[in-house]
Amino acid sequence: MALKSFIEVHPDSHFPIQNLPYGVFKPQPGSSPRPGVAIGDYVLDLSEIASAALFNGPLLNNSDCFHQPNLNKFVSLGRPAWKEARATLQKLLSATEPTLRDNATLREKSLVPMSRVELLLPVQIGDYTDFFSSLHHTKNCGLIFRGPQNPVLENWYHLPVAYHGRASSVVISGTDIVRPRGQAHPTPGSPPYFGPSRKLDFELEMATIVGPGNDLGKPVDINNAADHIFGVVLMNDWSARDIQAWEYIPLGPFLGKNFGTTISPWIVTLEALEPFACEAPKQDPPPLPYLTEKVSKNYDVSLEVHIKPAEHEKPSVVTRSNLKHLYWTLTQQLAHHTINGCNLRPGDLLGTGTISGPEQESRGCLLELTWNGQNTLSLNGVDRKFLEDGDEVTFTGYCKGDGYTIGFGKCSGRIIPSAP
Ligand SMILES: O=C(O)/C=C/C(=O)CC(=O)CC(=O)O
Ligand SMILES: [Ca+2]
Ligand SMILES: [Mg+2]
Repeated sequence: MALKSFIEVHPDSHFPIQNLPYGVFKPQPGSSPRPGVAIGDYVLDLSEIASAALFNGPLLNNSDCFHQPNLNKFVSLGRPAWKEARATLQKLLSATEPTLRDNATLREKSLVPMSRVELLLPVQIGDYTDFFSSLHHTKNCGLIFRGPQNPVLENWYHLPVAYHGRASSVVISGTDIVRPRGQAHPTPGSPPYFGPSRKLDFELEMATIVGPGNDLGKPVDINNAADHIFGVVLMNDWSARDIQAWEYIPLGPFLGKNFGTTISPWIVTLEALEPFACEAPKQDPPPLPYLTEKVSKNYDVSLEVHIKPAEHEKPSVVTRSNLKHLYWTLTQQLAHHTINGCNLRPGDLLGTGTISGPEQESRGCLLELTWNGQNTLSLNGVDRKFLEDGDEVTFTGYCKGDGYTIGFGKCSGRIIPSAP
């Protein structure tokens, strides 16, 4: 029989006992941030569970990792500690275990309705990198930005291409995004202009949260890379296409991308995703030995993007994709990032790159969906080429299990007008 919690969880809820994603929250506006896990419509306060001495396994019984304002310390402990925490929490929340179920005082202290809490960034992000790992997205961007001659450059099939993003502007879901201003150069031969971006876009991505890091000069072996991945979140790499197209040669994305990046609040662990592992796409040509894994896997995570214009009550779906379309795997991305000796640190954020699927309806950004504004998308009667002020963009992601759903919650942000 499937594992069940004493807490009522709707079958469509993203947060059954099989999930238990980690986040950081404030139970009340004045209280200090602390780690929690999502269970149904509640957040379980891990600082209270630790104070009650219920993390009683050998690795966590004396740890202060749940008395921290972020999850960096916990994620740095590595897989044995994560497994111990998950076993403790699944037992504590199960329908047959009386410890928490029958202790009204502890329940009152430790279970907070999710509707009441403020969710914060789950980790302090030291560094943020963004990959470029969907072949469909790469082909489409190549056609749009560089033309039909050679849309996918030769290096792409041999290494997971990436750029260093900016950690300071990574924000939690629900944070408004100010339309960036910058230079653009729409007409070749005439001078550039300066102003609010006219081609503001979202990018549908997920991102790895790094667990234990590696020492400077000591690369992570591809076959151990999964031990450095704590879990995964949804990520929106907001992109100003007009600024990007003018500035990016030859050093890559800069001000067209670093004005804001939104992540979802709940980190879904690789343990919870394991039942949804699937074979990664076949790589041809085969990668070099340092990128060749014994088992090459992706995860079957359904993804959706919704846009709600200010004047609409309800959002419209604009794309449906899936993490399983990614060409380079999360573990290949991580191993490649360290192969030159670069050190990753706990809490680092590694974006997957835009996750476009093979169909037109599974394209992961407006640049592709409207072909750089040549076509128009109809959102229930309202036309869009790029994002307008007041638009709210929401990503969701989930895996459908037998009688339960492992979900990522929401990653959303609303565009507000740029400064005058
Ligand atoms: O092809 C380009 O020049 C640029 C592509 C992107 O903007 C994509 C990027 O940020 C990486 C990704 O999300 O896949
Ligand atoms: Ca991106
Ligand atoms: Mg960005």
